[in-house]
Amino acid sequence: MLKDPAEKYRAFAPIALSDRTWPDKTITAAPLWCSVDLRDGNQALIEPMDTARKRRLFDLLVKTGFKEIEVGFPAASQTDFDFVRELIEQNLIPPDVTIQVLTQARSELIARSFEALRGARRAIMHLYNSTSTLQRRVVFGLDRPGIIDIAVKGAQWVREHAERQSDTEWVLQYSPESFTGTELDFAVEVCDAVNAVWQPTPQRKVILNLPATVEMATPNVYADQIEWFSRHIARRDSVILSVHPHNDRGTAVAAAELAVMAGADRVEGTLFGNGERTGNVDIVTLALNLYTQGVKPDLDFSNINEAARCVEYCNQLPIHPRHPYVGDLVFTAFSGSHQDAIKKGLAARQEESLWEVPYLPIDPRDVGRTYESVIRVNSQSGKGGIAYLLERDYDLTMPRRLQIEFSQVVQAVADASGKELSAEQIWALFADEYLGTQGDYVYGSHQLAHSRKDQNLERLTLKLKCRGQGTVLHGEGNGPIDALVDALGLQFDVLSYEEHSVGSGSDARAAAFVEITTPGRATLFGVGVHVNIITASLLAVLSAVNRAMRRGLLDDSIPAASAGG
Ligand SMILES: CC(=O)SCCNC(=O)CCNC(=O)[C@H](O)C(C)(C)COP(=O)(O)OP(=O)(O)OC[C@H]1O[C@@H](n2cnc3c(N)ncnc32)[C@H](O)[C@@H]1OP(=O)(O)O
Ligand SMILES: CC(C)C(=O)C(=O)O
Ligand SMILES: [Mg+2]
Repeated sequence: MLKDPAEKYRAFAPIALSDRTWPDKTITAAPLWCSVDLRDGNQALIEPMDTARKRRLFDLLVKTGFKEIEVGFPAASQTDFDFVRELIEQNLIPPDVTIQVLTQARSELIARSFEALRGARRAIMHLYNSTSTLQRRVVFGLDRPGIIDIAVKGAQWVREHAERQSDTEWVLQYSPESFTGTELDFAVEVCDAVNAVWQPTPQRKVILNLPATVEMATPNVYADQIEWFSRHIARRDSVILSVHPHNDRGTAVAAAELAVMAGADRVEGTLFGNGERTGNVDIVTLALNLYTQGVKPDLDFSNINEAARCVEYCNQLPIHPRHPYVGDLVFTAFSGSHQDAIKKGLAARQEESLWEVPYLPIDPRDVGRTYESVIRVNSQSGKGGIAYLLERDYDLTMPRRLQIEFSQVVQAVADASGKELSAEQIWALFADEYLGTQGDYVYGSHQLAHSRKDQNLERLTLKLKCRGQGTVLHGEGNGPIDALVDALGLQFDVLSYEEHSVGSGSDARAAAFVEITTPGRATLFGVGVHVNIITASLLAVLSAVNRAMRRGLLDDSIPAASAGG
């Protein structure tokens, strides 16, 4: 019988480091970044990059500000070899950028890797061999001394080639691959053995790179491993301690951050986290996480969309719409309370103040995104988002109670369709509900004059269509709205009136909002938009009356044309 899956796996062991210091550390500066997109990312692709794609990604990495870029595994493929040659021969590597290549600890592969780098001004030769208990047993069939022997022989070959190719400034890097599955004392022993060959000094440091080749434990365990290693490695002042997290448990970003707190000086990763299996650590997220804490990341993602499209093209893999900082949906709020809070947060913000907008940990403009997609409306949305869109795209600021009323109209449509509604569709719903020319009362024209009885009263003459019949109504009141209520002779009161201008210059119009209450104490709004403010207010009253009629809230006995005068 098959074992219960839960019995198939072994728990990870905690690290004995009771005096760990990393939990009290904060990150105050960016680590050194090394992009491994063109090697680790590339080796994980369904279709590895051709030279044109590699070149495009290399240019992006340089533009973004990477100073160390692993450009390939030249001993493994002709494409990688040729690409390295192209970079060197065509002088495409900026003076402040160092390229890096990876090689196994095998003499012919090391020789070929040095050949690929011939003529480079400065380069990082990255040597690796696996050191974990599991790989020692099942892949290499070797004990600890056997593995140290592979590493030391590799280090010697690298040293000899480097000495022979002395016109290049060499930086040497060693990775005990599968470090997270390696006993810590053994990882230190192997790295010390490599360093004994390379003889680093504080002026000529080596890079010791400790990969979470497979992420096997919680990030705090990785941090403990890094701190333990950092305390026990000899010649620490001659070592750049580098980490290389993979994301098997989905916590590579956290692991990298804690590792930096634990003493890592350098992080290897990829843009948006492409890489073997679940990926390498995402350097974009790491960098922008720093940014949102007020730490300069030393990488430029001010046009994150451009970076994303380039990476998608080169990797031929899509970026998830919810990927941190870059996904198509990450500056978008669908739910009502979020939309409401964002709207208020944006309104309360002053340009020079700290970024404090609810639900938006970063200002979208900092990564070249805009507010435009911040608010979207579907059946989970509330009045805030709807009001925001009409204000943003149609310059219409609704009174708060109208927002509540209209959101029910939108909600009903969104619920029925189950789809997102665009600002245009919301405006069409608004126009249909409030500005429509359908209804019992359709405005034609009006005239206002002082009442003959009382100079303080206004006398309104209104031409309109009542249920398709042209008619003229007369009424008097202390303003046009009052006079219209009088002229209509219906059982309602005006509760509130607001107006504001829409647009500016010759296109300016007035928007009038009238809230009425009917005999059954129902309240509802009417809206009028017109170049003339008085016409707008009359339209608003008629809009409210028509809506009340449609709902059966007003007695529909239409008054006869008044002959008053
Ligand atoms: C965690 C990582 O990302 S490590 C990087 C992995 N990336 C890649 O492998 C991509 C490119 N690699 C390749 O194309 C090929 O592996 C090559 C061309 C480099 C080598 O291919 P091959 O010579 O066929 O060997 P293969 O990769 O199968 O390696 C297996 C042999 O190398 C040995 N080996 C594996 N890694 C190493 C290493 N780092 N150092 C020394 N020997 C190694 C194995 O023990 C095995 O030896 P055996 O044949 O005696 O059993
Ligand atoms: C070669 C090493 C650094 C690697 O990619 C890994 O272990 O994940
Ligand atoms: Mg890797």
